[in-house]
Amino acid sequence: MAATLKTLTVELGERSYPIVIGENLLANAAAYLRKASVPDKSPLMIVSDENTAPLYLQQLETSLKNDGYRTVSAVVPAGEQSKSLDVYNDLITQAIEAGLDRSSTILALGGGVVGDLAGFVAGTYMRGIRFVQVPTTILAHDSSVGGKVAVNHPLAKNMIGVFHQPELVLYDVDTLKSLPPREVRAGLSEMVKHGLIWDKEFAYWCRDNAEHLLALDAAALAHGLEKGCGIKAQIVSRDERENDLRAILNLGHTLGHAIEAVAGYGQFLHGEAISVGMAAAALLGEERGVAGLYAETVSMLKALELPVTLPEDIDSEALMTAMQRDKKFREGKMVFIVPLGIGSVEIANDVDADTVRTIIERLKGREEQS
Ligand SMILES: NC(=O)c1ccc[n+]([C@@H]2O[C@H](COP(=O)([O-])OP(=O)(O)OC[C@H]3O[C@@H](n4cnc5c(N)ncnc54)[C@H](O)[C@@H]3O)[C@@H](O)[C@H]2O)c1
Ligand SMILES: O=C(O)C(=O)C[C@@H](O)[C@H](O)[C@H](O)COP(=O)(O)O
Ligand SMILES: [Zn+2]
Repeated sequence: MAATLKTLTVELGERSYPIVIGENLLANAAAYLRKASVPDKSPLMIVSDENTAPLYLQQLETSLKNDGYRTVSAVVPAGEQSKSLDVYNDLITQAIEAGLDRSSTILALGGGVVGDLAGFVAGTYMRGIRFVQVPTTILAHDSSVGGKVAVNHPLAKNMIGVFHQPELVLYDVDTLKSLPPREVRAGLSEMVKHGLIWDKEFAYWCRDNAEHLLALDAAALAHGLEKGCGIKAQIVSRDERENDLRAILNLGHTLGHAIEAVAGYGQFLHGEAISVGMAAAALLGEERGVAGLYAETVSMLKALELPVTLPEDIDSEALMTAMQRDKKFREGKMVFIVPLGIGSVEIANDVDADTVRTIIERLKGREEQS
């Protein structure tokens, strides 16, 4: 039997959808798809990657086939490099060859890479078909919610994409048990981010429960994922297309995305790059008058065993150029999400380039800042 721990809702009027978090959900996936009115007359395409497919694809396929769904499966190479136009094109080819039509649904079984990629296929194939997120990483508590789907350009992260909301997020927490430790840590980066931008108590809870989270303690994980998904859902419900408020979910991302692109996709995991970006944002907050912010933020990131420094040899000017390609960059100004304290942030477009350069140098090869 499936054990639903929690069902949350992303409130978007007639496009509202549930986030079901629980145990043993993959084996019962068909029932949740039926509840979400996913049609069964046209083929469904399950997209997964070379790590998730051997672990979980068969379970999902079996549940769907036993309930009368016809499925085809596409498996992409694991890792950030699959968020590319080449892999996107391969998936579109497979969708055409498999006869997917406008009543078809794409299921993204995997982490944020598969979710963003398969979601972008779903959002553009025949100008948009249904999709369902089946996240299998901790990080994907963030990526599976909110409908931002995209692939990368070699010069800038997530540069080619659309907003396309899923019909359902089916989050089987049993899958998280097979995550490598580095991926666990990277996922916790986005979890503590949700606390840092919105909920002081949750940010401190992440720090104080770091040991349990890192050990994949079931109760700690369930709480962290529910809180993280809940915060994300609230923000997306208020500002689906990032006209304003949603930009706060980008804490650490102006620099973080630049790090990913400049270092080469996959060198830094997304969560790792965002952790360094959040350390940078804390330094910015201190520059703007919030005493003690950096030490407090770094204590949280370090408790979760996340990186807070830049490699000394990363090209600072390449980072500056990459930050000017950020999607928040407007009218000649970089935009940073800057903490006002733990649990609250502002969207700032008045940070001058020299301040950013100084912060980059401070983060290079430094373990601690005073
Ligand atoms: N759309 C959004 O709102 C949003 C939000 C945050 C991040 N993202 C994107 O998400 C991506 C990062 O996602 P991610 O960290 O999940 O990376 P990922 O999808 O690459 O997964 C991490 C690694 O873990 C493996 N894996 C996945 N599930 C597993 C499991 N249960 N057991 C064992 N191995 C497993 C994968 O094969 C991969 O090697 C980035 O591209 C980032 O830009 C998007
Ligand atoms: O959902 C959002 O909005 C976010 O910013 C969440 C981020 O964690 C995520 O990495 C997102 O993909 C970044 O979006 P982008 O618009 O900066 O590419
Ligand atoms: Zn992110």
